[in-house]
Amino acid sequence: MKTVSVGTRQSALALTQTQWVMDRLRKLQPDWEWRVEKILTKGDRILHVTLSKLGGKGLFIKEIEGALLEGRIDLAVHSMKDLPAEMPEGLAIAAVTPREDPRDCLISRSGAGLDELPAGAVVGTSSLRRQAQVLVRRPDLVVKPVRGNVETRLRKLEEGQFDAIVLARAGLSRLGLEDRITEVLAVDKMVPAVGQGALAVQCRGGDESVFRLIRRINDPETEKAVRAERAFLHAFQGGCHLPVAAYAQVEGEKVLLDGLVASPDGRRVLRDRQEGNGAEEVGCRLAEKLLRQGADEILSAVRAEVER
Ligand SMILES: NCc1[nH]cc(CCC(=O)O)c1CC(=O)O
Repeated sequence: MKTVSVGTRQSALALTQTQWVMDRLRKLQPDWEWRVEKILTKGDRILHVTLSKLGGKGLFIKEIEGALLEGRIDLAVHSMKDLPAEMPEGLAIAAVTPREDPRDCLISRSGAGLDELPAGAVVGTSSLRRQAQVLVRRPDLVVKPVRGNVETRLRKLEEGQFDAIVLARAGLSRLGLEDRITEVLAVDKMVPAVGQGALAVQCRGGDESVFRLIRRINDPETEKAVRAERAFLHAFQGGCHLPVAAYAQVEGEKVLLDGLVASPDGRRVLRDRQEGNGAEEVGCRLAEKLLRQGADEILSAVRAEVER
């Protein structure tokens, strides 16, 4: 009997996601023995530094990719939005799972939505993308960083450290915490992170039997949407630590991509849309549009600030 080790981060969200993927794969291949291997990543270990200062890219991924390359695990389940654009040689994304609701949501203590929070209310988020878009709409709010997994952030909210926090709906629903949501933020209020709501299943490219099995749970429509979004992000050499957002919808052959680049203080916002048939081409075209409008200037300032 073949034994397959599935690597995952240790958070409740990561474990739930891994279990979901594993259950589907086990049904397709009940003869193999399936086991979970929990891996502690740098991003989980270092909680006292803000994410953008830690350097962002691949923080939750590197150790897991290392374990794959060394053969300690055979596949790994990641939140697509935590996955950097570049992947080590020898690894492959064999499947992208059907996307759940990609939207962000607001959880507030008083029950007030984003437009109703009182001036000066404190919103917790460590994402420059979320920070920028909160401030675009509500420059009178105060954004403060919050770290930790979903449950930790909810606890910090309850303790009164914040009046509201912003989290992905997909994560909350996977954890059965949807009842905590105050307001689901429409995509035009808060453009989601690249890949938000989708999972990536990764393995060694040369591991044919595992690759072929995983491939069977791939969702081609989500894969195409995510390819457009990731091409857009890649054009800025960025990861989830940049104030860059994109959301693609696939309609038949067509991809409709909405993208945003904003300054962290929300004072400058570039937003545009591109459609076409080729996912990567749509992503690159949209990035070129925003670069012509000054995206580079905004992002260079962010990079200088982060490296300071
Ligand atoms: N960066 C942490 C992370 N990675 C993926 C999700 C949510 C689930 C998803 O987007 O698939 C979250 C939590 C959050 O941002 O609220």
